[in-house]
Amino acid sequence: MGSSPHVNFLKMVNRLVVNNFFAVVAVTGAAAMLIRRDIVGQMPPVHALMVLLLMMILAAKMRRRREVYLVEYGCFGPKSCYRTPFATCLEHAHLMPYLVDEESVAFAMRLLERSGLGEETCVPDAYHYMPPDRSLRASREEAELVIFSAVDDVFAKTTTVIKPCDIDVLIVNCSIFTPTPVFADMVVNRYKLRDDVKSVNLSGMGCSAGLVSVGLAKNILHAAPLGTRVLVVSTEILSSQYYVGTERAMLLPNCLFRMGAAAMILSNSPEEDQARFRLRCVVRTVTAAHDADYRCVFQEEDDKGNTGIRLSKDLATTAGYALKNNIAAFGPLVLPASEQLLVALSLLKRKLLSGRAKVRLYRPNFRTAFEHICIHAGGRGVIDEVQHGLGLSDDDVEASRMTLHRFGNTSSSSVFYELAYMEAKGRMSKGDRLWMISFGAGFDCNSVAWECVKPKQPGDADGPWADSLARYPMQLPEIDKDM
Ligand SMILES: CC(C)(COP(=O)(O)OP(=O)(O)OC[C@H]1O[C@@H](n2cnc3c(N)ncnc32)[C@H](O)[C@@H]1OP(=O)(O)O)[C@@H](O)C(=O)NCCC(=O)NCCSC(=O)CC(=O)O
Repeated sequence: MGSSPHVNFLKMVNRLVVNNFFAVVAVTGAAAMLIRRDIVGQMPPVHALMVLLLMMILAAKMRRRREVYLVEYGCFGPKSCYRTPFATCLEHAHLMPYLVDEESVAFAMRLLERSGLGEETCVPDAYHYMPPDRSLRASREEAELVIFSAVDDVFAKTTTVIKPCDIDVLIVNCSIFTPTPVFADMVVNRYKLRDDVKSVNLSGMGCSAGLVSVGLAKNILHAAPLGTRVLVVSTEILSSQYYVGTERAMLLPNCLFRMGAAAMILSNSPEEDQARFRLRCVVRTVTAAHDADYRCVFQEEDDKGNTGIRLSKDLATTAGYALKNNIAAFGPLVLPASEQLLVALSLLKRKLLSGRAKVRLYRPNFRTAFEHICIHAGGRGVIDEVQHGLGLSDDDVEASRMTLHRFGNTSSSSVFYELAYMEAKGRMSKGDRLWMISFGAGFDCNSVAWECVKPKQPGDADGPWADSLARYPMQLPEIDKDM
């Protein structure tokens, strides 16, 4: 039933007053003072002006959004028993009752060798069975392993200031597998979170869901009372997703995706100076309105009825375009004025010379805005595209390539493995600015800007990189593009 225009108007006024309570009080107070000439009349004009000014400052202060902090984060560090070296992949492919076709095996192996993944990436237990165990039980076991490890890790680091009972909001994202009850309930149950915890479970949002969750946490924390804590868990559960057909575009995920999870605690308080990063801004771009982008990462059945994820050959290019749109909104929030001026001048030049000469738009130098960049380790092609598009050096993309090599595409958690790499290498200093870029099914591109407020202390554990840091960065094999 629709409400009358009268009721709608009253609701709107009510919302305006509630959302701007202090501004309303200040303006009403100031107006009352001006109307009650007897009060104002007794007050020297300079005092009246000062009262008005103070009330307006108070109103502005109350309206100011709260800062949001990444208090701490942790990642699942896989044990070596989960490793899947290329030789094992090949042997398993031959032993599979499904992939009988030699051409598909050869194709999958060729992709694997060219994907940017190394010999130490890890897959869940389920993949070590012949045939793979794609049961619900196997998926739950994988979820418990990776999620609880990441959450244990983050609580182990924050235990003096934040315990599970201090969590007010829980956001869990996992794209491809969502059981009942959802993973958010699994986390509430395991850590005995309070019964008034606000829990949310995001699914189907692909590899960008980790940063989508950060954006959601930010919006909640802007509005929530001071000292609110949000636990975010980002993962992808692979066990049930092993594709057993022969379609090339659907075989690719088997080659790229590997197990992983990250957990973070965000707060709108610096938590007794324990917080590690301050969130500067989040920009999300959704290009799902374009049919090709919408179908770029698509879960469906092949013509034999095998379910899998079809990855478009154009994915890297799609990611490039989505990033271009994303930085049109993100750039003005983070770039220094000098870079923005150069962009504006090149736009103006293009407009003035339109039809007479081809003017290339100025590509802003994002290194003037960030010391560190984490690009979703989606595959070698994705990192190549972003590196080329943004004009980044090999050093700028080192963390992304090394993460892809060591851990594979861990989906929405990959950017946190990259951050862990930078920190383990001791490259993050106080005041450093960090840009996280993710892409995902939808199609979706997310940018998140952070500022380091408290670097990792010397002697802190190296997280998921503890057992392999010394071997990185490593020289990656040259890929023959003409093959
Ligand atoms: C897979 C690659 C490493 C291969 O690189 P190469 O340098 O070998 O070059 P290439 O592109 O010519 O590919 C080699 C062979 O694989 C085939 N090939 C490549 N991509 C294919 C695809 N999507 N479907 C079908 N075939 C494909 C090519 O036709 C070619 O076949 P032939 O040899 O017969 O000519 C790279 O293309 C890459 O990284 N692509 C992006 C991977 C990706 O989509 N990542 C995002 C995952 S989704 C994600 O992260 C987000 C989310 O899930 O939400």
